[in-house]
Amino acid sequence: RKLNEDRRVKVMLLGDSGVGKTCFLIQFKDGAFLSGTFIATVGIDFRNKVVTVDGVRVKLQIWDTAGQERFRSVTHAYYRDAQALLLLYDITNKSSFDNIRAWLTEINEYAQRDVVIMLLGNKADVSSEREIRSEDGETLAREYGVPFMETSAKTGMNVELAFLAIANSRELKYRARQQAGEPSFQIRDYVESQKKRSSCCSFV
Ligand SMILES: Nc1nc2c(ncn2[C@@H]2O[C@H](COP(=O)(O)OP(=O)(O)OP(=O)(O)O)[C@@H](O)[C@H]2O)c(=O)[nH]1
Repeated sequence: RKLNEDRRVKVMLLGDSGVGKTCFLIQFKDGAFLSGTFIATVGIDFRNKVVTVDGVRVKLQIWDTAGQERFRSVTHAYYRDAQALLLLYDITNKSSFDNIRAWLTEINEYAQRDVVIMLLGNKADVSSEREIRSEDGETLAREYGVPFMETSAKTGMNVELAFLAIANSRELKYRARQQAGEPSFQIRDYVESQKKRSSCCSFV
């Protein structure tokens, strides 16, 4: 396998309207934060960014979805292609946190079975209006067996880290290797080859 061979990962940003998905993506892509104006995403939008992990270029194709209910049927169609999901809530908005379970139910229904999920508590810079404690995010994440971080699309805290964690994830690396056609360990083939080598017919 060539050292700088590309790997592609489709990542989707999910969560209620206003939790900061678009800002999160802009912060990662351009290192900028546009404060004040809130322009709700209509339908779906995407941007690419290449990161390097262990000398391998990983092309992240990031889909920014609309959090508003009326666009759900549009975004459902894209779940199937996503290999990773960043699921955001807003630490200053309790209902966005309470809705995480509903989001996970949707994910369970529409996404690939082996999709990589990370839970993110965004707007961690606004500590004065915090409604959800960091421990509550951790507890929920543990319940579903997904990693968790608090982030800020405004200051950039943990934004790059979240995407790098996805690009680095062992599950996705393993799948990329398999897709590249590297032989994987097949227990059945192994047993068959051992049978052939053995002169004794009682090999189990
Ligand atoms: N203080 C602070 N404000 C944020 C942060 N992230 C987003 N915002 C603000 O929250 C509002 C909503 O941000 P968006 O990124 O547009 O939200 P969204 O999740 O993409 O919303 P939809 O497109 O409707 O799904 C904007 O006014 C942002 O300026 C953050 O980390 N900290």
